[in-house]
Amino acid sequence: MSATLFDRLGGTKGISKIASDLVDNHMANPLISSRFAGSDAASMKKKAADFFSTGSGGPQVYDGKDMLSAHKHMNISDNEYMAAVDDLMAALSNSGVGDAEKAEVLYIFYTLRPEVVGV
Ligand code: HEM
Repeated sequence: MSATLFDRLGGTKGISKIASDLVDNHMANPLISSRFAGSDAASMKKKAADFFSTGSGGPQVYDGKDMLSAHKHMNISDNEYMAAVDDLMAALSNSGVGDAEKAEVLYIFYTLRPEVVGV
């Protein structure tokens, strides 16, 4: 059997770095940083790591909001969504994640777009 996406992203340690870099990238991205002005970075990093783990077949359980509830009434634009995806791809590249795994992660995030953009 082939390794789970969780394993191929580097397991708990690899995912924790990807999640941390992703939040750092959001906080530094002028297109979306204002959205996170009142956010606690440590808490966001933990939620992001659990979200990645649960979504990729890992042991950590994401117990946060579903994506529609988390983004409802924010009226997030397509430009903001693309900026967040760019941050995601940069975080994956920074950890040396391969193209096949990047494509899998990108697809998962793309399927969530209707629950995030314009809701
Ligand atoms: C497919 C893309 C996205 C995914 C998978 C995603 C995932 C998440 C998750 C897991 C949470 C935590 C929910 C909770 O607190 O229980 C969250 C919160 C949040 N998201 Fe997203 N998100 C996406 C796109 C975006 C975009 C494009 C923006 C705006 C630019 C955004 C802004 C926020 C904000 C402001 C929060 C609350 C942060 C806080 O806890 O203070 N998200 N998102």
